[in-house]
Amino acid sequence: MEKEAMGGHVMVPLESLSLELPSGEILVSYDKDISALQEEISALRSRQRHLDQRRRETLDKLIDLKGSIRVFCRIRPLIQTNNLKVKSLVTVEQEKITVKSVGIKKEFSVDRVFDQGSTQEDVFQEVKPILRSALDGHNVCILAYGQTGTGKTYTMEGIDGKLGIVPRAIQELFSHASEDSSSTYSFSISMLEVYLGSLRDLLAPRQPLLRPMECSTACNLSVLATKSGAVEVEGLTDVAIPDLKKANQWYCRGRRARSTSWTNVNDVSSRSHWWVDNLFQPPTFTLSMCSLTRITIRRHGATEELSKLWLIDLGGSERLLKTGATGLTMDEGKAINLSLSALGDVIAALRRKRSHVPYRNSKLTQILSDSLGDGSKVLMVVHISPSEDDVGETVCSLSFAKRARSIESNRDIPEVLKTLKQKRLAELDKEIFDAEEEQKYLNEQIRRTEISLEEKKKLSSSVCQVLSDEKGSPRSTLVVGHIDATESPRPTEKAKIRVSQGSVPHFMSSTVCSRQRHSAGSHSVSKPKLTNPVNRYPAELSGSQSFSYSICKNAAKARSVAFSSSAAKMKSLPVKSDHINISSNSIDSTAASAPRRRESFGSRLVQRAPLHQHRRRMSSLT
Ligand SMILES: Nc1ncnc2c1ncn2[C@@H]1O[C@H](COP(=O)(O)OP(=O)(O)OP(=O)(O)O)[C@@H](O)[C@H]1O
Repeated sequence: MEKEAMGGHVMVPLESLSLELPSGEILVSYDKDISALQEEISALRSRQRHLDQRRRETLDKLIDLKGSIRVFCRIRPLIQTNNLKVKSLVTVEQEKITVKSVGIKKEFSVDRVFDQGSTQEDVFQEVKPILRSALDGHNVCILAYGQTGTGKTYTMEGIDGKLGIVPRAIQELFSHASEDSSSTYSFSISMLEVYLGSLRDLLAPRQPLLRPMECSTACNLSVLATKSGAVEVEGLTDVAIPDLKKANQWYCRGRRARSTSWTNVNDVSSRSHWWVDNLFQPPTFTLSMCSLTRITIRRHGATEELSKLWLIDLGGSERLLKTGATGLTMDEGKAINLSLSALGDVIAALRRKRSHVPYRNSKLTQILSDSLGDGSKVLMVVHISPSEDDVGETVCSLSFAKRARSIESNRDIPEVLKTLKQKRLAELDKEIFDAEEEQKYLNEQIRRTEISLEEKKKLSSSVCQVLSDEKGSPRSTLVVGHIDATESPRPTEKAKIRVSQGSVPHFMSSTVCSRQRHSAGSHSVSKPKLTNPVNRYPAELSGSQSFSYSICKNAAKARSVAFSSSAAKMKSLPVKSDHINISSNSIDSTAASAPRRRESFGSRLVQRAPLHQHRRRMSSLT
């Protein structure tokens, strides 16, 4: 063991277990690298799971502290009609709205007010945490409530260039799913409409002969409760959405299938543009149905979780007298009002923590029965008009919001407690942020380690391939090379070979026979001369943990290489001086003339080889 560099030892920066054969060739086992990388990945994943659990618990605390039923209020900008200046009767603070009109001054508290200048992005930022909750396995319900024409559809669907909550939420779900390497998610979408108190499937296969208003039986879906308490709409189309593009396509299709009828309230409804597009005389007004979009989230992680995200544009809440509706439209109006009043009753029962909650009073509340109560998160965005004309409706809508909001008993708390609460919320926010940042870092680490692992595996299998091609020998996990130190001393000086005595692979340990022979002092291993130097190495070798191509190449001419720590083990190696000469790319031509026997020296091989063959090889060393 005589080599010059580094005090007689050639040091090569290998994580892999490497051994010089008596022929001067180097054996590199990637088994150790591969298992080390696998261990590293599993440790990173375990840390990731732990962090995810912590983040979820913190998010739960945060949402519970904020209130599991939150109520926001959004005020639509004033619309000037007939060039008349319309007076705004609403003044706002961050969590308070004051409605002032002749003989009226009423104050309402909500969790957050979005004034007339607030953007779609402002609203969505407040919605985001609750979406994470849906991804974490909670049922979530986001409802837009308010008088016709106050901006429910604008908030939920949005318009071109100003996307609303639904398309943004879908985008957010896919974006989160692609970033989360600890779990995989699958999503599906359903869309339905509550029409005259019945449910209409908006994604059902098209029936050309059936117009929306004529779907009497086809749209009368029933709601079922499973034994576990989950709710299902029988026969409702549920479409798998593998990607964002497909999700948007289905969502647009559902939107187009929505039905409307006309009243004289909504001259500013989002549906008005349809008439302009179709060059018809615009009708006076529309009355919208209650439309529901359901995203079902399946999270496949350590455990399998299923949750529902409901995104609901509730029908216009105006009083029927004001709508001037008659006939069928009047019936629709009544049905919408019934649904909304049933929703109000459910919320009131939840607020009073009643044992009986009247979910069965409408289809709407039946569908939502597993998404409004315990463990669920609800967000209601109440929409109001700032116009004096609408003061009655505005007060009604805000009263409804007040009822919903007081489900949480700790609403009107003293200032000191409010400050403490704000402080705690900020702390929880920071904890979540930190956990998410660390998760991102871990994701990156895992990604890199997986790439290294793949490289190692490829390398190992390509060498195995060469081994078996050359000799039809069994597969091995060894890379075999040769180091010649004379040509390139520099890299070899820097280089370092690490061989861990305690972790030698199975193939390096002595057999009973060899130990007997060894103890009898009947043999010694002398380093044979190099006969078949190999100076090509698998080009795929790369990365800090690999036996890099350049290092191999530079070191390829080393005549004599030693591993002091491996000397004892070498004695028991079943090695012949001239039998290994392998490159993944080609076989060295200089070695071609010499008789070549390629053997593989993997633990698996030793295990597989018949014992007598093994003994014969061992005896050839003595
Ligand atoms: N915050 C807002 N900023 C700008 N425009 C808005 C805003 N809110 C609503 N609008 C506009 O006001 C009009 C009415 O809004 P929208 O149709 O969304 O009301 P709606 O409550 O959904 O009515 P409906 O009950 O008929 O569905 C639309 O033209 C919409 O673009």
